[in-house]
Amino acid sequence: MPKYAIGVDFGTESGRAVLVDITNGQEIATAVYTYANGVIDEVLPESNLRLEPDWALQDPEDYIRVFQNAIPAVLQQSGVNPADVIGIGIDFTACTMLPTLKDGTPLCVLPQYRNRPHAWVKLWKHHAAQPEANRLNEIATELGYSFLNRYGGKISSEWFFPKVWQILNEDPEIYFAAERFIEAADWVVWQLTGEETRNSCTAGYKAIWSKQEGFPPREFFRALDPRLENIVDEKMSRQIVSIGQCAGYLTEEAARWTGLKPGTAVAVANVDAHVSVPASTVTEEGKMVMIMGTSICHMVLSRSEHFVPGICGYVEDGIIPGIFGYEAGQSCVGDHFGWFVEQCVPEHYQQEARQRGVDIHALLEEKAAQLKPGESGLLALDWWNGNRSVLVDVDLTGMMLGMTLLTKPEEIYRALIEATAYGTRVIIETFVHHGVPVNELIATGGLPDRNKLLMQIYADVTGREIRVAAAHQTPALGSAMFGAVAAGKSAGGYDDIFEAAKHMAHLRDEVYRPIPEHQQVYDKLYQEYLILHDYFGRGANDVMKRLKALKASIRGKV
Ligand SMILES: Nc1ncnc2c1ncn2[C@@H]1O[C@H](COP(=O)(O)OP(=O)(O)O)[C@@H](O)[C@H]1O
Ligand SMILES: O=C(CO)[C@H](O)[C@H](O)COP(=O)(O)O
Repeated sequence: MPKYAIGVDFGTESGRAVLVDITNGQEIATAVYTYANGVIDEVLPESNLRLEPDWALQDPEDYIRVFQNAIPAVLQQSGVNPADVIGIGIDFTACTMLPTLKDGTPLCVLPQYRNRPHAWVKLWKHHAAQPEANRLNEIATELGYSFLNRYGGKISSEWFFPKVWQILNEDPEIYFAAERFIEAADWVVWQLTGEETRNSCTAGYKAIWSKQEGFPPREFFRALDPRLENIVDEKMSRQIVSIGQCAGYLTEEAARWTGLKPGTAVAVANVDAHVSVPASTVTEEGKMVMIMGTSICHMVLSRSEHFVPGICGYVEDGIIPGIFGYEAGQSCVGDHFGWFVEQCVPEHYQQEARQRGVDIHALLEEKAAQLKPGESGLLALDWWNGNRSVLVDVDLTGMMLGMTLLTKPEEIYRALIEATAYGTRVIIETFVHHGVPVNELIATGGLPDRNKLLMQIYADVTGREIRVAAAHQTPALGSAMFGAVAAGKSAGGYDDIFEAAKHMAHLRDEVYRPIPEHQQVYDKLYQEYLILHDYFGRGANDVMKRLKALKASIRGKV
């Protein structure tokens, strides 16, 4: 009798359940539930209280509704007997976190805290804790804490402790009412199993935890604010469970929500980008998985520990148990092309796309593919949304050099693609230079399906072959794989993620190979890119920051 696992991928706007055949990883049924309250970034539901800029909240009840809607839907679509679903895994955006009582009740569902923004879930892209992140980095540097080295030199405002500290600073009553602070990833697993667990992936990448050193010492938290001294012992947990473990079993209540059997195994929580690595067949060092969409997450495994400046971080057991998982990223990739087609393409191009019944991206791709590398004379810096790796600077902005009166939209479109490819090459070379080998690239996410020219340019610019993961819902497949591992071999699943990846993860036949003539030109253009990258990005000329400051001051005066 075939056995199945369900992976649930909690994204920014929606949650997606995928039911997968354990023998081969085939996706049998998919269902999406769009969060009723979506991203809460303007007003709080019900009270209509206006939020400050840079806030991004969510409603935890939306996550439960994903279980209640998407899982029954995949069971119904597939006709699979719930008794044959042996495991569930989940992945989440991160750091997405919330304050709760000790039984897991979110503070925002309590009537007395319903109109208090800090009681709600803070989504990964809540950026209002930047002052706390800056202060945390200053204090850690002043006091010489070496953990900064694990995070490329800086802790981001998106992460756990800046967010907790913002709650304490701005609404201490919520801070003190919170008996637990927890990643939403771990919270949903808690709702399924009735047991609180904390996973090594979010603890490591987002909450400054390491397998060797644990959390930073109490003195560090006291130096931030004496009231934070015992945060870990009082409101978190030092018991961190490695990904790949079973978190517990489905409760009667969660079984009623989902239509699954009570007692179904539930995997320890995971993160969307990280869970995509084994789902793209990668469980060993030497291969980089690029999750390519709005942004790119660059994930690499290594058997040894290396400090790599400017990356997001590395964590032992963070992606695959027993191995160091490294993460870097570009915060704006598909977004560049989205911006360009929305803001800069002339009407006669739009008209041509409409007449031919093709998407405007496809039209620009077709025209840009006629150009030879270097032919446009253009070179861009891909910083339309700052630079995540390796400069870690949100105040950098975009630039296009070499335009003339003859410059065409497809030339700019191609130059933007090339710029993001140079950005990826900088990341790869930084890894290699610091001892983390990157011999092969595997792509997944929305872009490999959408733009072949882009994939070829990435192969040409990086000088590496690129393979593409077979799955269309790679994070959900990865979560289902961990679900199969949580169930274990005796229940029809797998003993470990290595076995699960062998059977359930696949690559397509499609391979993008560097074209030597293109490589030669791109090598020259990359050298030019590096000059601009360092000149504008490493302090020789801070004109981008001065312009940004001027803009802010002028806008402030209006
Ligand atoms: N044909 C295309 N070529 C390049 N970029 C595209 C194309 N179509 C859409 N995009 C961009 O891809 C991004 C969406 O990628 P996707 O992987 O679906 O999303 P996400 O990263 O949010 O999961 C958007 O930023 C969009 O502008
Ligand atoms: O920080 C991250 C992983 O560490 C992700 O960028 C975040 O989880 C959101 O990703 P996406 O928009 O692709 O779902």
